[in-house]
Amino acid sequence: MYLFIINPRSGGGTGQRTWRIVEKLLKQRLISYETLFTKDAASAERAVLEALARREHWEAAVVVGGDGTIHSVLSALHQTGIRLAVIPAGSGNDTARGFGIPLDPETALATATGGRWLDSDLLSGRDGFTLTAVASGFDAQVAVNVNTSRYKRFCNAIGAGQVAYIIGILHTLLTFKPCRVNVACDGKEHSFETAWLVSVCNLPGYGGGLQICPQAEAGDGQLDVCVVHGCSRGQLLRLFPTVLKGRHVSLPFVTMLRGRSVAVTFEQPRQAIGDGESLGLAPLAVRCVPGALRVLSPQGTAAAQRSCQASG
Ligand SMILES: Nc1ncnc2c1ncn2[C@@H]1O[C@H](COP(=O)(O)OP(=O)(O)OP(=O)(O)O)[C@@H](O)[C@H]1O
Repeated sequence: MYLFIINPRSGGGTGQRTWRIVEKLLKQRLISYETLFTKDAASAERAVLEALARREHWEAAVVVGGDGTIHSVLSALHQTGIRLAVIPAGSGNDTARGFGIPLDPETALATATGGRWLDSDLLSGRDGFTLTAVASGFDAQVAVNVNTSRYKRFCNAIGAGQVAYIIGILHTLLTFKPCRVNVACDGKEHSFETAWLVSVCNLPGYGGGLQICPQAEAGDGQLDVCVVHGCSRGQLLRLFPTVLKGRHVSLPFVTMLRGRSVAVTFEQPRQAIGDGESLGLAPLAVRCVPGALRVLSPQGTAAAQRSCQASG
């Protein structure tokens, strides 16, 4: 039995459309499932725990939604040990990209029911768990500005959601000022005078495919950190295209770190986001919880594949 957790609003309505496709496929293929339509992030954890408690064995909890919807159920899945599967229906879908889960609903469903998984680490902090990355500074401010803007609604209404982020980057560039930050990585202190952003990653990318920490691996028991500091506004703007392929890591104003626990303290109040959702203001203290969540993925390990074959 699969529990489908559906956020119809994700991706500006893609959740609802994707669910219609998936429901048809489930019926055609005689796959047993139950559904849970979640209303908001605040009530999702409890609703998922209640739904999971109704049955002893679940094959997986399958989220039809984006990164924010997945974020809202991480604690429930960690507590119960139920595997996470994803049918991508958000705007960014960085969780799906990071685990190699196809963006097309039919192939994603094949992955959800295919039985290959990998044990992923989670980031644990003051506000609970995050799966992809905790970002603070400039890019978190872009996300906050876009989400509270009038232009986002307008861009979504005309089907140009990505344009809202381009406007958001330009708008934030005009107003944001870099400041001093201290980054403690496994207790070792690093200080940067004029820092734009600090990203702590479990998966390589966020923001719809930006490879901010291209070396990050979900199950390596480590967090990868990217600090952008000491550059001009023009250099920051020119950095964005290089992040698409992860080529920014060799630039002189980019420092990459790695560790199991990371604390980030800015001199000025700075926004933070986890899986694209607001975490309020930094400071941040996050640690890696190794192997905390099973994720159904075509990248599943050989051990997981063998164990599936043995049980199937
Ligand atoms: N479990 C949930 N059920 C309903 N609404 C939720 C849930 N979790 C979060 N939300 C709200 O729905 C919004 C959109 O969901 P989600 O983040 O999944 O999609 P998206 O923002 O379109 O895509 P992505 O995060 O992949 O860019 C979130 O920003 C949040 O406000």
